[in-house]
Amino acid sequence: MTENAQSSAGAVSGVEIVLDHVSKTYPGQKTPAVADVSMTIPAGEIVVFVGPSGSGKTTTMRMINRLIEPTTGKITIGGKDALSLDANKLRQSIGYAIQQGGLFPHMTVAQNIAVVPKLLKWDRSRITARVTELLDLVGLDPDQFADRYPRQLSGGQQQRVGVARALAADPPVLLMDEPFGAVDPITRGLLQDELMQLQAEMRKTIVFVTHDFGEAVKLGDRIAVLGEQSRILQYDTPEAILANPANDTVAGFVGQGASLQQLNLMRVRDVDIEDRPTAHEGDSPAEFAARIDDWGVILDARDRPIRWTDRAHLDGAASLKNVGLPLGELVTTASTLQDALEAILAERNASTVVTGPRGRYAGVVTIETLIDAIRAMRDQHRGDPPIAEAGLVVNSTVEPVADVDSPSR
Ligand SMILES: Nc1ncnc2c1ncn2[C@@H]1O[C@H](COP(=O)(O)OP(=O)(O)OP(=O)(O)O)[C@@H](O)[C@H]1O
Repeated sequence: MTENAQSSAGAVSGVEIVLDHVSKTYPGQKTPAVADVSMTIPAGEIVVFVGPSGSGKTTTMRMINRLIEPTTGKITIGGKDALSLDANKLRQSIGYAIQQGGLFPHMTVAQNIAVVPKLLKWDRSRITARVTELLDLVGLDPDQFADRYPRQLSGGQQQRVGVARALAADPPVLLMDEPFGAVDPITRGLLQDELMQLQAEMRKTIVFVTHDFGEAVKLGDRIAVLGEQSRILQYDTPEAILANPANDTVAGFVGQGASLQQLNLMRVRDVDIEDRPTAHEGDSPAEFAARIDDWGVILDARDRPIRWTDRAHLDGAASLKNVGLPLGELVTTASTLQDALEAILAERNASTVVTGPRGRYAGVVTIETLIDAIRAMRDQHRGDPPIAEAGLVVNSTVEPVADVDSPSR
């Protein structure tokens, strides 16, 4: 996460996780699936495990909540020895989200979210209030979604419910195993943005597994590139890994998109977000027109942007209810500059509207701002060795890692 993001962030609620010489050999296997992994996952950070299929990412992650018991080694969570705790209690204190949400099909959305609070014997009114709060937090209208069944939701909505369920009892640690692996790239980008947005407030410790290096760069405060048997090939910030891959195998993961990944490192909140006049649908069109130079944004009752409008649209309008035009693709303050650039290009506009927590209007980012940021980034990296010299180009000696970039298994 950038310095800027840190300064606008909430207090850390996560705790440190330490893996100390942890190994796992599955019954009947001769070689370990995970061999002697030691790493410290700092409190309040997102650490992404990335590596080829079968490298042991899931096994390593599941040993943290003891869905898989380590064969040897020690794990501490917030200073407590995880292996000496009651495994059920431990799991209730760790959020867990998986691909496609992993929802129980016979339970409603509300019942799915309430699973852990119920196990913890919260009273009914507290559970109902928490379910409503969480649905709101993950961008689903509680009135509309609480009583639906998972099959009545889109893939992206299921993933959101999966995240809400993982957050239900406000655990300090979240384990996320390819939680956005089964949705289309646009929804995936949105879900990633929302997770970043949530994390800026929550500052939990999140361990995130993915095959997708771009996703790792976008989400990770740190990335652990894992090789066979979960051997840690490199464990560092995305910036450091992009600039200096530890060896050819890591360079293979980073791939040829390395220079473009730089755009994935900067966030919309790191650049100048400009303001535009705003009004709610119940406000006076004439009064709004008087405040508009170029164009303005109409907000709904929850301050979420719904349409844009200029003075010509407002001329003679009786109300702001139906005037203006839809906004098209929006970005959030947590979106990357790459996302913002894509949104602007997709809409063929000179700017795109930015939303903050819970989809509230935050301002606009313009193409000029993006171009300035890209120039500054280029100037900053002018002294760096060319990409090829830095070893960022996949060369023929690198083992093929065919599925590393595929969005799902
Ligand atoms: N229950 C099991 N019994 C035996 N071997 C297993 C079991 N689960 C996983 N393995 C093996 O352990 C190794 C690591 O698997 P794991 O699922 O942790 O890898 P991964 O990196 O998460 O892979 P993917 O990205 O494909 O999910 C693989 O060789 C796998 O076949």
